[in-house]
Amino acid sequence: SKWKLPPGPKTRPITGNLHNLQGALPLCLQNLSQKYGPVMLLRFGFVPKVIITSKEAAEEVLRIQDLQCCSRPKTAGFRMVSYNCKDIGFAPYGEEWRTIRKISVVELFTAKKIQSFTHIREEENDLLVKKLSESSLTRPTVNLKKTLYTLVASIVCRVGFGLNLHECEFMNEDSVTDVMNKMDLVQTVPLYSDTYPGRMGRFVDWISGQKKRSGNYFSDVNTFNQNILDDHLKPGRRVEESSDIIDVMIDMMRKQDEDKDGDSFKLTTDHLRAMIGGIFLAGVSTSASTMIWAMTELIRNPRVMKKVQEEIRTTLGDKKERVTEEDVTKLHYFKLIVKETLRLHLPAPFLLPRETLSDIKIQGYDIPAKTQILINAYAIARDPKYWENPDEFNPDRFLDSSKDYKGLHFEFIPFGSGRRVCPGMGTAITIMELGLLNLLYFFDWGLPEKEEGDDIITRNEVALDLVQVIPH
Ligand code: HEM
Repeated sequence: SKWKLPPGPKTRPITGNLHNLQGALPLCLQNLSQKYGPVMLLRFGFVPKVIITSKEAAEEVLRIQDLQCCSRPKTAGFRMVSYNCKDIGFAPYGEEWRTIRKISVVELFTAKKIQSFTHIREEENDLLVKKLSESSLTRPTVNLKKTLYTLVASIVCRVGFGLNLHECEFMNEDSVTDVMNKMDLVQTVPLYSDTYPGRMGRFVDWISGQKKRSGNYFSDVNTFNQNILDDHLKPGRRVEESSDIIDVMIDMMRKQDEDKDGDSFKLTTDHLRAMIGGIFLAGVSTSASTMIWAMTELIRNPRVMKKVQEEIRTTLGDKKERVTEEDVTKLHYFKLIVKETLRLHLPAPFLLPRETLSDIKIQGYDIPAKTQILINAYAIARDPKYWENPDEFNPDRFLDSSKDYKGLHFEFIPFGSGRRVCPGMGTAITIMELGLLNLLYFFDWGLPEKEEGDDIITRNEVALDLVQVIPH
């Protein structure tokens, strides 16, 4: 054929390359790319996907071919949580995406807005320190995973929806982790229709009960989104003093109803539900899991833990009753901990999936329209071509380096790049830095029972459920 398609492993009838995919997907695709190259074509069942595993090819997709790629989910789970592509992450390019992205940036993510939420982040952290100090008097271990999910969820809910989790009627600290898990499950339940689109796949999903299962998870997520929306729609709600992004969208929706121009894009209640779910989904587990990984790596690497705690306690002195965001600005090595954690443990290892709108060329290969593109940012951030001892947790590598995560160094793109770059980057960094600073300033950390030869990384989830906390 006249097409020069990217190389890839041999396919089998019907299953395509599914037999090549074993173990964790980012790692497995990284291994395959060593044989087939940085632009690789695989078939997941009937669905062809191009996998990108070099910084040059990633730059080409994200910067040069950006206009030709839109971000639309092929999976039923993504479609469900985004109310059929009504959220910022999955809305197709055009007026709809531009409108909701602009609202979110203006209402949540400008530097001025981030600054105006400082008191919320500091108050929630003070509460965290108080609770940990109290609990450490009676119980030396803490469920750090739950603690950090609660911290981030409390901040995101207050900033995003004006909702105080500690006083809320329909939500509390326990149920928030449950909603988070359900959001993850909706997207990860394997559905046959994702690899075998069409009637046959949908029939197998129905007969196997998978469709019902993912629907049940989504029903809980939808209840959460709806409760927050109802709270904002209550008659008599006073928004003059403290309106949030949902109030602003409701206001826009009401005004557009009066607008007679029938052609322009209109916000619907699904956009509101999708915005609520989207902010929660994009904001909470990403930041919380990065903090959990940072603590995991620090506990695994006592040299780094000692170095960073020394910097913090020497710079800030050891008599402080509370630490603030102002204190974060005085630290240098501490910030590299977050950077190195984001390099090694990207919460979104493939960024958001892209789909080509027209036939394009990447690194000289032809990619047909409507092909899904996955950028394996995880593999790129561990490629020995760009990083020395890439699998080692070593924040010192950034000491004399200008590389950062803002989307200009394509070997390090945990927040993506280009026009779909994560708008919550500034918010996420402030949440994670202040949270970690509090944990490291006020407490010393270790594993409760260390079994010989036990590698904490292999039991990350379990290890950080129970971490020993000793007030400093
Ligand atoms: C460690 C924390 C975080 C990481 C690593 C992260 C990473 C990402 C990535 C990789 C994308 C897709 C970018 C692309 O495909 O080019 C994204 C999109 C997004 N993120 Fe984040 N994120 C984090 C925290 C947050 C927070 C705290 C919020 C909001 C409170 C947020 C809101 C969003 C939204 C709304 C999008 C969709 C943007 C669009 O498609 O236009 N993120 N994030």
